[in-house]
Amino acid sequence: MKKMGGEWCLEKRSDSFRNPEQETLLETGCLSVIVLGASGDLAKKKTFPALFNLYRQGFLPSDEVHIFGYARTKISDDELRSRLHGYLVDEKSSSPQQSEDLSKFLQLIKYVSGSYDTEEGFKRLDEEISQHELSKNSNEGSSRRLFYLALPPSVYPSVCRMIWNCCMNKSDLGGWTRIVVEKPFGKDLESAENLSAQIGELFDEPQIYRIDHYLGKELVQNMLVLRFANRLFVPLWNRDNIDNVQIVFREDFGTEGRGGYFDEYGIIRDIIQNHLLQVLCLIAMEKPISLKPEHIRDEKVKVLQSVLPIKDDEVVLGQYEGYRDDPTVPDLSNTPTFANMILRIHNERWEGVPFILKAGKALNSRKAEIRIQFKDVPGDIFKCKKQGRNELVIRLQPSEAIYMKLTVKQPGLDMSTVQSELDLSYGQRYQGVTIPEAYERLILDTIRGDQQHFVRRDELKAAWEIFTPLLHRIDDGEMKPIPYKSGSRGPAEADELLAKAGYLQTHGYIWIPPTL
Ligand SMILES: NC(=O)C1=CN([C@@H]2O[C@H](COP(=O)(O)OP(=O)(O)OC[C@H]3O[C@@H](n4cnc5c(N)ncnc54)[C@H](OP(=O)(O)O)[C@@H]3O)[C@@H](O)[C@H]2O)C=CC1
Ligand SMILES: O=C1O[C@H](COP(=O)(O)O)[C@@H](O)[C@H](O)[C@H]1O
Repeated sequence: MKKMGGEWCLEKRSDSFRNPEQETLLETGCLSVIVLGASGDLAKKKTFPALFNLYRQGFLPSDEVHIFGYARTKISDDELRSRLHGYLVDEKSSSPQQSEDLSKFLQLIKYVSGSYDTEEGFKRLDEEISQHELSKNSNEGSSRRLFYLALPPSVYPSVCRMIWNCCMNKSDLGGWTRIVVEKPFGKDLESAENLSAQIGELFDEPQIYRIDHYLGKELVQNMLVLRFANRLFVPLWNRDNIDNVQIVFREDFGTEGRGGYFDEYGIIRDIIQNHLLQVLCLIAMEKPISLKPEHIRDEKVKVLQSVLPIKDDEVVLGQYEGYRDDPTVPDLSNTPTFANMILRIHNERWEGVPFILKAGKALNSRKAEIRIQFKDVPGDIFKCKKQGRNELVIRLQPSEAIYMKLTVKQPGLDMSTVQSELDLSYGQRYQGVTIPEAYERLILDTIRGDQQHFVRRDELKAAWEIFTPLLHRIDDGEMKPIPYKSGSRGPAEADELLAKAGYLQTHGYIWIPPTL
């Protein structure tokens, strides 16, 4: 950042620190992005909007790119385009430039209808893609085919088989075929391993992108930089200085409209086993030997393999009152919509430090954050007036921020202490900088062939190993969720667990994000 004419601007100090190998892999040639499940919720809310944003920024040039929607629903190209329209721009406030971009973008989209388990539809899809590749003179270059499976995981095996049978890239001048698969990837260790084995028979690991959109969030991507590019944190980041770590996800709405899906999975499979665990890895991992995706993912696997079995008395489950009113949720559902648990990492750096993972739906706020609470100062001379511990808070959303709670002298004539903070609030510090959507970043990574922010097969296996015993106990009804009021903080037992884990709340302190 530097100041130019009174404005703070981003100064490009050096080249991107993205995986160095990628710089040599910038590819051109025809690119086909195929969204399977194009009629669905994820496709309209996330996948197509992310593609549109990439298009607007010039990452999907219209002379190279074509986008295909595929699903069973029988609709025309224009019907798909008009279904997507309202999700791509805010019709009330869109500028003439945005409207023009939108109509050009929509013209890049074609729709093919077909089933997920017979070749007929996929052969037609292949013909459409090939026609487009020919029209773009792809035979002069290499053609690239990216299949995004915005589909329920139950159809992944048959869809992968159909892609492999009918739709692989045929260019003999290079190019590639890649598939992006969404979570939940399996329901437990066994089902995930089965799914991995089925897909693994057809595609090699470098072709498979297991997406976890939390890995695309700005402040999650910042974790490695924060930890390994700041001398300040290097010596402090361990059991000698850190008392406890919290990773929290809260939503202030329930499972509206997704009750049927959610009830099969529950909050642990929906949020904790993937999103929060990925964040935990980035906080706890050792420094990788380089930024190459495999070096980073090797370190994440080591953390996961060091997590001890979760103890039942270190888990609190909850279910919000009213959850079962959804007609798609069984009357006697035992599915947790809230969970708080302690994970313990058995290694030299983290022995004895509780990692408290909390996620809940229908709570009193929408927030995702990391709280790293430091130990008390030894030999503290301010005991009688002590205000609180140092805490590093990384607010993933909303209002991205990093702030460090510090004890300082209360300004004034009195000699007393008060809890304050060093605050890096992005909205204030990076005015005018647009933070990209997670999906936007991750789709671009798949096109660039950068797997750093995607989950590797052994990582996934290690993640399921941690949670499967607990999940089976819940599925068997051996552990019951405690009812909590919608709009509350969740069950009171969760706060008791937090206190038991050693988290000390600073009473009277509230962080107020700075206003512009
Ligand atoms: N929605 C979201 O916010 C998020 C979703 N995900 C994941 O993304 C994937 C897609 O999610 P989402 O779009 O919500 O799902 P949808 O239920 O909307 O399904 C997507 C499409 O798949 C087809 N489909 C639905 N059910 C079946 C079925 N039983 N068998 C075959 N095809 C089916 C339908 O298309 P048609 O009938 O036209 O073929 C549907 O339009 C899932 O794995 C989900 O877990 C992950 C994060 C967030
Ligand atoms: O993966 C999922 O994430 C969303 C929350 O995503 P966010 O980016 O808005 O934090 C959650 O609502 C959904 O249940 C889950 O499947």
